[in-house]
Amino acid sequence: MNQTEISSRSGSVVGLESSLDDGLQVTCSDSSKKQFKFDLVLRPEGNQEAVFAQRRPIVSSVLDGYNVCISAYGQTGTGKTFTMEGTPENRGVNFMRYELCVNMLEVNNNEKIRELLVDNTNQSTNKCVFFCLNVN
Ligand SMILES: Nc1ncnc2c1ncn2[C@@H]1O[C@H](COP(=O)(O)OP(=O)(O)OP(=O)(O)O)[C@@H](O)[C@H]1O
Repeated sequence: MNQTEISSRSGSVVGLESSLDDGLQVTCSDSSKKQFKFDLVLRPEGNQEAVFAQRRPIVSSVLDGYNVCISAYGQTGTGKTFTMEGTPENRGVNFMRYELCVNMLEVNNNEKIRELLVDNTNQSTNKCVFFCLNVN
């Protein structure tokens, strides 16, 4: 709940079973309760890392050549932007994806090594180029 809801002493209509991570219970206006099942329900105390940990396998499948789309859906003010973007101090899913680091190294006939993506001022001949890809 946000500060306004807390200070006006609003009650939560959503309940989580303490031992399960795939369901929640909603209390209706007539006090009846409805159960809903999902693939996964993250708990309110879960942080940005917990959200990303759940999405990590899908993000990893990009490296296997699959197209991936993560969408955030929900009522206004429920935290879609916070979850995906986060804040500078508390980054969201978009900032926790993999980082690809590419180096291209040239070894010329004087056995000098040059980083091609950094320095491209001097062209040389008889060169061997290495392409390194690091995935973190
Ligand atoms: N998990 C969270 N922890 C702390 N603050 C949060 C969290 N989720 C959302 N908030 C805060 O709640 C407010 C609304 O969140 P946010 O802007 O992400 O909602 P939204 O779903 O993107 O809204 P809209 O659909 O109107 O764009 C923001 O001030 C945000 O910082």
